Amino acid sequence: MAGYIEMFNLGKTYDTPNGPAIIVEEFNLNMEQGEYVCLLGHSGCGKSTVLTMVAGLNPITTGGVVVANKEIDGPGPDRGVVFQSPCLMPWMTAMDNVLLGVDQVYPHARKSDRRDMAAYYLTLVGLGNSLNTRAADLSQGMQQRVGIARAFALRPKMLLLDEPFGMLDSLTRMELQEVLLEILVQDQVTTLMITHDVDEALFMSDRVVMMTNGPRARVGKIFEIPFDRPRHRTEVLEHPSYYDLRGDMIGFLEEQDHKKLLADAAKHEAKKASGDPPAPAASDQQPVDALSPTA
Ligand SMILES: Nc1ncnc2c1ncn2[C@@H]1O[C@H](COP(=O)(O)OP(=O)(O)OP(=O)(O)O)[C@@H](O)[C@H]1O
Repeated sequence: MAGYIEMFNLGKTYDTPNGPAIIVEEFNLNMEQGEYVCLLGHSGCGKSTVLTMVAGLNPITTGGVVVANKEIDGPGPDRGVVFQSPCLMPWMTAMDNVLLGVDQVYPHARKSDRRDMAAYYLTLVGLGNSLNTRAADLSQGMQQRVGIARAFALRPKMLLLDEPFGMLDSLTRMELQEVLLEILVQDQVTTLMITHDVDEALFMSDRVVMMTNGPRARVGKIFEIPFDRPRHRTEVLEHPSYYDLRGDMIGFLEEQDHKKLLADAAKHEAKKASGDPPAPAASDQQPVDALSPTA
């Protein structure tokens, strides 16, 4: 079935000094309009590669991405992106940082309307009193709020979030998760978010897409998240399915770990047999933050 967002047979091969490396292969995922999907998988499996291809920032090797019936061929204002670090102009105010994008995307709108739009989203993220504060004088959490306001102010069809709360302390992280969900109640933007945090994925998503380990990573398993919206943290934590889902997700990741260790060991043996110096057998992947108490 066609989706509002379609990623079909998406693949990425990077050229490396050791030859082409197929990182993502046949990644297929459809998303409904307004849906919130989290992408979870071990570090280095290819999550950012998928997200940056959908953003149009990373050339696609095979397959394609359709956003609202239009195949993408580069970045565009229909997709707003928020990275771990918001990359603001430090000497500019919160307002001017948001206006940078708004002015570009809506050059024909009245100046006062553009300012109203920027102020509206900055207020929604809780920065109504800091519109004229320079980015350099804002805390890390406040800067990330500006990044979120900047993405929403472009009124994108899709929001792409690459670990947007990854650099924040857990209290700020929880606050911003809730801010984001509140804005999404008003602006139902279809959202794809990368996270390493199983609890964050459970709290935020309609579905959680688990990626297999690379190389040739693809969709491994999809979990439907049954919690009602609007979501309240305690209700989510007390939901009878919460710990079963959490356990199944961690189980999937552990299974991927196990497969990786077996593949590493086989590679190690093959190298030894061929007389080449053995490659390090240990997995270089960092664990997913399964036990983080953020939800
Ligand atoms: N430009 C590039 N050239 C070559 N290899 C790359 C390039 N970008 C990423 N890779 C490799 O592709 C693999 C996937 O990287 P990617 O950043 O997509 O993974 P990830 O799942 O988002 O990782 P993390 O969770 O640590 O952010 C990694 O092995 C990485 O080293």
